[in-house]
Amino acid sequence: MKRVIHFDEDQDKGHQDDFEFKVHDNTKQQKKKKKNGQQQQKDQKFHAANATTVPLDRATMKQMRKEMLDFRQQLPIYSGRDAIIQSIQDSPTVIVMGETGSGKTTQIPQFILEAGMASYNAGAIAVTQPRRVAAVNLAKRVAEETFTTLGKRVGYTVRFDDTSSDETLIKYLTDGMLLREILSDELLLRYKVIVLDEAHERTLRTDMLFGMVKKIQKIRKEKRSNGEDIEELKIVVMSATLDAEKFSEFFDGAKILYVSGRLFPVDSYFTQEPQADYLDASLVTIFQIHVKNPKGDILMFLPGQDAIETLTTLVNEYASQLRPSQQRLLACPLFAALPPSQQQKVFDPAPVNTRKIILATNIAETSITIPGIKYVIDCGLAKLRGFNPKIGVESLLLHPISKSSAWQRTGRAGREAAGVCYRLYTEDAFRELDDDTVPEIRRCNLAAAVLSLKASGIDNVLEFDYMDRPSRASLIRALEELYALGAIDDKGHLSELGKKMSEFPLDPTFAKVIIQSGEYGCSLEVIAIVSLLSVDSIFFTPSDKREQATESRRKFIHPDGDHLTLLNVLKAYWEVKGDVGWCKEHFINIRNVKIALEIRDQLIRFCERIDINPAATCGTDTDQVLKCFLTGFFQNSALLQPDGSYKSVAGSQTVKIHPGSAMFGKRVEGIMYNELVFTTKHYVRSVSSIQSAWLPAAAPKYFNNMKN
Ligand SMILES: Nc1ncnc2c1ncn2[C@@H]1O[C@H](COP(=O)(O)OP(=O)(O)OP(=O)(O)O)[C@@H](O)[C@H]1O
Repeated sequence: MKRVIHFDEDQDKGHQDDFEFKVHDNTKQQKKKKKNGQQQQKDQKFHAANATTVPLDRATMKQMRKEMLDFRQQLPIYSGRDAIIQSIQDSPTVIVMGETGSGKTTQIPQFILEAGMASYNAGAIAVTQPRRVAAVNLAKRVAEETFTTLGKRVGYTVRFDDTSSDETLIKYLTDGMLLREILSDELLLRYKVIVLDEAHERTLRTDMLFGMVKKIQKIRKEKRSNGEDIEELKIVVMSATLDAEKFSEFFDGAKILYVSGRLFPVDSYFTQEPQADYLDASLVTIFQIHVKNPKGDILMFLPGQDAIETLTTLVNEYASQLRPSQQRLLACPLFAALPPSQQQKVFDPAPVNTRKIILATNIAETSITIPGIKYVIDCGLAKLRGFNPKIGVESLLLHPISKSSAWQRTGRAGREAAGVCYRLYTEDAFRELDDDTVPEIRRCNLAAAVLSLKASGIDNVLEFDYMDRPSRASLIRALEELYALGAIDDKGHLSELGKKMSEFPLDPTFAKVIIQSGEYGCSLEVIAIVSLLSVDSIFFTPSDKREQATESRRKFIHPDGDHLTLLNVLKAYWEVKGDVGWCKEHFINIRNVKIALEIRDQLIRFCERIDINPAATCGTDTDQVLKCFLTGFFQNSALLQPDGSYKSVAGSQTVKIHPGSAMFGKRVEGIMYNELVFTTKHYVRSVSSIQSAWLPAAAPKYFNNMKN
């Protein structure tokens, strides 16, 4: 290895000292560390025993239960158990702040259940998670800890996958699924306790839930005081940041509980010098760990799928050159667009004599415990969504992470044994980081959120109780967009179409396109294209074979643009039955095509549920497909100008076609695009050719208004 990265140890040892620990004495924890190590081994034995299909005798079961209880009792949160239960019993809302890995997410729901606060009569416990992978794995873990079958007492609900039943008393679910449940159970009567976990992440949906559950709690209280037979709703907000006061203030001065300590220590190291190329620095650090450090898997945080795929290839190349006497290295990617079955693979133990390296986006940043992880490498960057409401431009740009994200990343180690975190930035750079990431509600397009608020009966979205109020401009923009789509009427009330759109698990524009495909008789084509657009890219372009890749792709190009080009690729893929060699030869990203096909299956099932025939096809009349897309994306259309540029119909902005588009360099009467993004310039992507005469029919209300 020629290049070496030098690391310095973290001087302030993370944020542990910044906490004011009240419930638990951290020193006791340190004494227990040794015992914990022994317990850990026992716990692993438990996993192995639990996996067997041979029925276990009573004595073994009793022993396993005892070992599990011992493990639970060593978690830092356990000594605060009584105080936590008491506080939840006494107060309508409680805020729990605690270190990563202290046991908040797995234990508090069990404490509540054990204390008899939730039951079939009183209502269940919902625990929200910003990410599906966390919801699924937490439910699995808690089912294991309670020795119950997943889906019975403990279950989960995530989009397109519901493993819960009427018997479920602890349900882990994504924040989006709880929002969806409000549509059919407006006072969330199914639940006695709502636990809003990872509150510090401030996802758009969790922020919406803050206001909604607060309102629901108030209504239930009023109904109770009017003598109605209705349970009080308890709210528990859990977080690992320092800003507990803000949550407390929002929830009318709710009580704050601080939980001290973590299970095992994690040493953090910073680079001595800033790193110019984070990919190169990541690779060197992986090699350094693999060659020099004792056994233990690695979790590497990267900003996006591209970086993960590049690094996976490089790690695999390196791994293939290892001598037979050396420990093997297995790269496992983890990002949101991967199918759940592949995401789940990162939780499998590494094969014998192999070190697993998980290359993940911030999907792995909070909540999850990945067994075997001893080392974390944090590149210090994340791709963050941004939105400019004035011009309607979305952006996805690389940003330095916040301190709170850095601590979360560090906290993925030290959960089963002591760990190490290598930060690929200097300590000075760390000090410069913002404390928290700007809440999503302040930086993204709010059309979907506003639609969901309206569908939940919150009509005045401008006055909704937001923890951080979004700008008026972005709310107005969202209302205008929904009105133009026909989702709300001129009084701002939800229309029939809007109601249907809100039930669809897609962005409002795509939901509208799919609903309209029934009328245009092209659902088969539209569902396929929407699925293909939902993944990053179905093409791959190796940097050393750019020209070859572009050339081989040419045969799929449809003269009318990217939407029908995608369809051509899928048809060709089906003709060769997804042959791997063919995909390689044509530079098709087979993994992403498979992900798209899974999404397609789910959308087909969804269409069937709302009486849209998913097999309706327009055959060769492909204009129907483009006209149908235009019913959702009419605001994303632009007309050719005499100077050869394209000017957007809404906003008269000059837009440039991205060089990766099939329409790049072409002059046609008009174009429609799915995305207007700012990367290095303002570009439009996923572009197709349209005729200006199609516009009025695609959105009569909108274009009539423009004329007037
Ligand atoms: N799937 C799992 N396999 C093995 N151990 C687990 C698993 N999930 C949790 N644990 C153990 O339980 C401990 C507590 O996990 P839990 O998720 O409840 O902590 P937390 O305080 O919610 O952490 P975070 O804030 O990071 O989500 C972990 O530190 C780990 O030791």
